[in-house]
Amino acid sequence: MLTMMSQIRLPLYCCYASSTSISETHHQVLNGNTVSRQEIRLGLPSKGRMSSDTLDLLKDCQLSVKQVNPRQYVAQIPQISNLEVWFQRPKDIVRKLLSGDLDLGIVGLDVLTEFGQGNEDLIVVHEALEYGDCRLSIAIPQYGIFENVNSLEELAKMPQWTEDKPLRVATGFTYLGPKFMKDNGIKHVAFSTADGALEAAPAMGIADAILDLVSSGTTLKENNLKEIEGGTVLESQAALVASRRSMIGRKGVLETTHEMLERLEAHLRAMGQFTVVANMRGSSAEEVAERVLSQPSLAGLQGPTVSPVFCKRDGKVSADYYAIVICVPKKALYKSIQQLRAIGGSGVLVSPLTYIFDEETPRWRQLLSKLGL
Ligand SMILES: Nc1ncnc2c1ncn2[C@@H]1O[C@H](COP(=O)(O)OP(=O)(O)OP(=O)(O)O)[C@@H](O)[C@H]1O
Ligand SMILES: O=P(O)(O)OC[C@H]1O[C@H](OP(=O)(O)OP(=O)(O)O)[C@H](O)[C@@H]1O
Ligand SMILES: [Mg+2]
Repeated sequence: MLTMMSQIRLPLYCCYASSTSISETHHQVLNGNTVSRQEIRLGLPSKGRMSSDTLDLLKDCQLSVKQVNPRQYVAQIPQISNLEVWFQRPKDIVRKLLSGDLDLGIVGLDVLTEFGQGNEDLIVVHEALEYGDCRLSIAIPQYGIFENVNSLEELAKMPQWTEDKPLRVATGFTYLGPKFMKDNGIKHVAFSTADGALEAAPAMGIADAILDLVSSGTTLKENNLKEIEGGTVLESQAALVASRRSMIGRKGVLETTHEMLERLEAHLRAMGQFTVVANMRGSSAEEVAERVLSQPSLAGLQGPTVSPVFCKRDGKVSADYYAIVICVPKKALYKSIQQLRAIGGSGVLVSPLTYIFDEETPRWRQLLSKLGL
């Protein structure tokens, strides 16, 4: 009896994806170096849509990357001593984390999962850097035999796919594609690969379906393709990744990881909030605080800060007004202003927040526990 994997045809390219040697030519392709080094190495995307967003995020965390020329592949972040930045293609960042040539990296979760292949040395330190959002999805034509097919189940049940004539899927994700099909019990699938513009493959007659990244969905629509229910392999966004071996064994890597995590978390948390300052008439700070806390959107981070606004009247110093300071989620700003006004708030000032540093980041605790520390 055939096993499930043997029915999912894996053409020759899979050997290239998972192996470092091409035996027919007797030439060895070796990755990984053991050159001893003192510097800590961070890999950042050298090109593609992730590269400028990555530099922008680091800059917002006061970690500006000093790169003299875009073609220069090594750079520094002066705020962190002993740190070298190396610009690499995302998949090479993952490979070099595994080979020990990088200690830290920023890549999409898609590339991490595809090229990391579940390797336990790769640890996701921050899984949601809030850019590079996309999903890895199966897509099929909107027309022809697929017109009424809207789910993975329906696709799998189509009588067209047999051992001799399997469903042909074009993808750049030659590890995740077969794995997803196997995990979902889908037989009779054959994969082919290309480096880009995969959406053309069905119309060219090269494939029946594709497995590729989708964000706005425009490319699929423009090529008369559609996603199907149950056909999303993973959701992805940019992530900070580190090598377990480096964090445990290389001097300073864990400390650098902590500093980067703290700065990223503090910035990302602040990004979603505004500081709101307002004046409010009242008889005491407690009475004003009570009024503020009676409004659900105004509780602030740990309750409002209330300070008396002193003025001099008839030679006497008194506080008829209080200034309140709260942080509100950006999405709830207008509702918060309405609630402030409803309880007598005036002169409302709204300003952006740069950082919110908590006492301890939960992700740091999770990281230490993953490392068994
Ligand atoms: N359409 C998209 N929208 C948002 N993020 C995307 C999109 N496509 C890819 N990404 C994310 O950006 C990463 C890099 O993709 P990008 O297309 O810029 O580079 P690449 O595919 O490695 O390079 P190239 O396309 O030149 O081969 C992907 O791994 C993914 O995490
Ligand atoms: O849903 P959308 O917003 O339309 O984006 C999806 C497209 O973006 C990526 O391609 P990319 O632009 O990287 O081109 P490539 O195929 O040359 O890598 C991806 O491979 C899709 O083709
Ligand atoms: Mg691309």
